[in-house]
Amino acid sequence: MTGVDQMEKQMIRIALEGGRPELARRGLAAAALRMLESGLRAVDPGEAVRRSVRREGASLWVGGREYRLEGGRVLLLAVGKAAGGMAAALEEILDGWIGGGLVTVPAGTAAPPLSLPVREAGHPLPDEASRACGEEAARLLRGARSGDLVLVALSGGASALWSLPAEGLGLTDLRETTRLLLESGAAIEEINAVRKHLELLKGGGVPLLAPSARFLGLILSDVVGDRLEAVGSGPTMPDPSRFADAWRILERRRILDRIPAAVRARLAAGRAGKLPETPKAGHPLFARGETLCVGSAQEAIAAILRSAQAQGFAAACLTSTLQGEASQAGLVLGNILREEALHGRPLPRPSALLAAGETTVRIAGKGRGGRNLELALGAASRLVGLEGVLLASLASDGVDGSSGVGGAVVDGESWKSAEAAGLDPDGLLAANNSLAFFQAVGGLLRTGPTGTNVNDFSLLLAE
Ligand SMILES: Nc1ncnc2c1ncn2[C@@H]1O[C@H](COP(=O)(O)OP(=O)(O)O)[C@@H](O)[C@H]1O
Ligand SMILES: O=C(O)[C@@H](CO)OP(=O)(O)O
Repeated sequence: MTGVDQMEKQMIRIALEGGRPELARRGLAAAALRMLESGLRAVDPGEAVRRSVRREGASLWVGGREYRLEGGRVLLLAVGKAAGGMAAALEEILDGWIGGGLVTVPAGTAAPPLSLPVREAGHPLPDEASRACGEEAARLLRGARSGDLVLVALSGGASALWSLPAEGLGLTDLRETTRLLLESGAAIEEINAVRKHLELLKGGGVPLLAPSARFLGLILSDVVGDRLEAVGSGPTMPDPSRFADAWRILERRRILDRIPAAVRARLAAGRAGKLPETPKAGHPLFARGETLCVGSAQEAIAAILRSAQAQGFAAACLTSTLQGEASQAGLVLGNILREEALHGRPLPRPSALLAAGETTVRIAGKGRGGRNLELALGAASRLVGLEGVLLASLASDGVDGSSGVGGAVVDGESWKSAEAAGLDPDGLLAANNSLAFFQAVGGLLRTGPTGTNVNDFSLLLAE
């Protein structure tokens, strides 16, 4: 394979689909896709690992620190939506030094050819395969001895892909708790604070299960603010949350009385001090290793802005910490784009404004959709009647909620075309059926699973 073929193969393409061909033909949509594709390329997981890790003979150099490889085994546990790419880079860098391990990706994610076993497991809800992978990872960790080096290549999605229920809990308890949390509008730190108190591999589980081995966590971050203890529920990190926090989160999100009785009983016992807490910062376990971030949305943001500028747009990032209810965030972004179209503020046109982060959706209906689709639909009403504007919102992992697509674009005609087709856009939002809106008016963004995972990107373009 030539270098060019290789690049083509790695190139993630975003396809614009749907019922309005004039949208696809417009230059603005093509420009937006180029910007977003640049962003995704900048967070290629293999490249992220190669930027941070190098080997010289029997030494692995990471973040200015040397890890000697002889005198023990190297175990590689790669888990998350970007596990395939991260593991491939590490296998190449370590070239024969890896003595065992496991790679776990979400079902349906293509992984590159690897020497280590690759397993697929359930996401966003853990399944039997997640439990089998969690058990296998725990078996490998419990077998690790002093002198061994445990490498954990972690990316978002890991929480569901590895499941090892604490004593007294079953997989069904974890699935039901996760489902209620995901539908409650809770942020990922909240969801993971609960999961860390129900499962053994989360919240510092790696050094707990392999207390005498050295460990090194390499993280591709998909959490807002890059709080590493939240990514994949922090298997190599001290846990700042306590049983009492997990309890309060379930209360605040109004699901405490609906979670399985066994989960409630465990959290109640933990809160009463009858169960050991997860290990906290300063615990001696963490002296045997370190965890560092090899990539995050920040690299993608820089690449999107560079691509916008190269295409002649004035470009700025509005925020890299967008959170809150998706359709409300969309409404605000729609207002900002309206200001651009009407008054050329805050940037002179042609302009590209970017908001990155992770919104949430409080699920009340039974429709199909995702955060990015709801954000775009939320913006559409504020764009009505404007020409030369476009808002594109994309999940960097290529899968937006239950929609089966990666995101969507809206312009000044989307809302009206939906109404002309007899749809009620507000009703669709209320039913969490944003997919139906875009199936009718067009503008779906399809990538398939991208093999990487940082945040969501909402891009506002004005000609
Ligand atoms: N019909 C829907 N409309 C909007 N959002 C949805 C819908 N169904 C699920 N979601 C949201 O999708 C999220 C899970 O989707 P996913 O893209 O897998 O998240 P992540 O990328 O964070 O892993 C859930 O938090 C849920 O709130
Ligand atoms: O695994 C997880 O805990 C989260 C955050 O890292 O990822 P995702 O939202 O993709 O499931």
